[in-house]
Amino acid sequence: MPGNPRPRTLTGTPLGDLAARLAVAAPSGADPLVTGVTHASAEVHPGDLYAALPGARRHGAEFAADAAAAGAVALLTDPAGAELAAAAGLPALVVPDPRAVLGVLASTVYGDPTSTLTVVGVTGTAGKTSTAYLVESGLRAAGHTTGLIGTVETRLGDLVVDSVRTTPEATDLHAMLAAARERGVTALVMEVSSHALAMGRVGGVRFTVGGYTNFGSDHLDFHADVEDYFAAKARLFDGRCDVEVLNHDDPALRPLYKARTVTYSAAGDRSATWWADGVDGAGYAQRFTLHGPDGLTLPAGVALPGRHNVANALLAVAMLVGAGVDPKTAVDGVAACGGVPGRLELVDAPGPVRGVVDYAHKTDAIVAALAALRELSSGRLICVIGAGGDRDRGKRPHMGAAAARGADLVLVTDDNPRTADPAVIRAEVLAGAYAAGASARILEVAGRRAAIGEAVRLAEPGDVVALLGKGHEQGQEVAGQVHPFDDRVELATALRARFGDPAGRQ
Ligand SMILES: CC(=O)N[C@H]1[C@@H](OP(=O)(O)OP(=O)(O)OC[C@H]2O[C@@H](n3ccc(=O)[nH]c3=O)[C@H](O)[C@@H]2O)O[C@H](CO)[C@@H](O)[C@@H]1O[C@H](C)C(=O)N[C@@H](C)C(=O)N[C@H](CCC(=O)O)C(=O)O
Ligand SMILES: Nc1ncnc2c1ncn2[C@@H]1O[C@H](COP(=O)(O)OP(=O)(O)OP(=O)(O)O)[C@@H](O)[C@H]1O
Ligand SMILES: N[C@H](CCC[C@H](N)C(=O)O)C(=O)O
Ligand SMILES: [Mg+2]
Repeated sequence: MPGNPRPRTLTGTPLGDLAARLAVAAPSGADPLVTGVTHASAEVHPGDLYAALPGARRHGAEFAADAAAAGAVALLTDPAGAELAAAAGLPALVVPDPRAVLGVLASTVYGDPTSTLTVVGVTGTAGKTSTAYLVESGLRAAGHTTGLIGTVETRLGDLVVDSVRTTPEATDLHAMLAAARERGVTALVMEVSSHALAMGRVGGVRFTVGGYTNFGSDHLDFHADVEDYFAAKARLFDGRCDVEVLNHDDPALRPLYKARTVTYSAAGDRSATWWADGVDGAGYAQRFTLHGPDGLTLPAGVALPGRHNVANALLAVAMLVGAGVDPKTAVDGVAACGGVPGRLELVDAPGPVRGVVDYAHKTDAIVAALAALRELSSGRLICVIGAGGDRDRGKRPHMGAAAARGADLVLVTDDNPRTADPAVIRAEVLAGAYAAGASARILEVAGRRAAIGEAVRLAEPGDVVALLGKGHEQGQEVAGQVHPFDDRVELATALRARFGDPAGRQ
């Protein structure tokens, strides 16, 4: 059964109108009413237009007959696809680059949901998920009924679904936005990944505000080079956002500045629109003074550790104000955010050793997470880390080096090996860890559960044990199979077994 959320009410758009909207020739003959759109043949609902997209592995047109059998009434495809799909006998809109128009088409079919929704979009190499939760908290404080679409979960008012990816394909995204609107959502915050921008997944979305956390290196398995990665992210700032908010502390973002760009600086640069100083307190109770336009000064705070979360909080406030929230409400709403799943999350194991789970799986994130965790430790900082298989391989040694520089004891283990050889991945992470020349002790432990057990066995009162890389993930993909695995549960269980549980739970 197709699982992606859709609006309950589907009015439908005649195919001829869609052709006119895309300024392409309407197919002669039948003019079916299109009531939904999908790019996946297995997800076709009767009345759908099936977008038969050219892919890295297959051409969607190979599945046009399946789509027709499931009730599709029309196609969108490219010239190669039109030939391949001819036998399916469906009227087709043919364009050179279907992904480039798919968002506008889906938006039209689903009633242009972003014309009446406040939509806040966050991009950047690290901090999208964290910032999205802070923004959502501020939108709630302002009285909005909220939605959130991102890496961890998808919430459309009272409808909660698992997130398959950080940013859904345009077809699914516009259906979700329409479903959110139908359920009374007035403001929605979403993460916008570089894959999404490169592949047109946010086409047709009007953003009230777009924000950019920072630019680092990632996903070079997908993007041709760093320039290509930057160009993908830059697309969010090509005019599709009413307000643009950029991190002034990251010089890489300067080429995107325009006359009306809003900027923020956690480093306290007074030339930014929003800046912070007087950062005080540590751990899960950071306070700072927020400075804004026209001499505005407000006491502010964020209940998350690390200087990077002060930056995320500033971005959240700046975006909220851009979305029409008054600054005091925005500040209070951001401060009220109680935590982000799998991001510097304390595990449920009271005792002399703090256990923390974090999603850092790129170099800059590891540096930021370990700096934050250092402040939580009155003893040593013990870090368990691996790297994903079938993903950007170049980042592995850098991840190892960052762990060796930031922690006292590093256990290099497995993340999601996927179809790659775990021993090879560990060797690449270890090579970077050793090459860093840091004083940290470095161990290799095959198997994540074994590594967590070993980290806890080696811990002493006052230490922090941090598991990096998997955060909120509920499974571990080994040899192409996903096994249930939750770092938070594993670490809490190991800590309780070693140190007991004052609350009496076992
Ligand atoms: C690299 C990438 O993003 N690839 C996306 C791309 O896949 P592809 O080009 O390989 O597609 P393909 O398998 O050749 O198939 C071609 C077309 O035929 C269709 N098809 C195929 C088979 C079939 O039986 N029926 C059918 O309809 C497919 O839906 C597709 O439209 O188009 C597919 C749908 O059109 C996406 O599902 C797929 O995402 C894959 C699964 C993926 O893993 N993406 C990840 C890397 C991703 O997007 N990550 C980002 C960033 C996360 C982060 O920041 O860390 C995210 O936003 O989640
Ligand atoms: N502003 C930031 N700068 C650097 N590191 C950060 C920042 N915010 C969060 N991090 C670190 O990066 C990790 C991932 O953070 P988060 O999930 O918020 O980012 P993301 O951009 O959504 O990541 P992903 O693309 O992996 O989903 C966190 O667990 C934390 O260690
Ligand atoms: N969305 C990211 C998540 C990576 C998380 C990490 N645990 C890994 O498996 O590398 C990706 O698919 O690249
Ligand atoms: Mg994310």
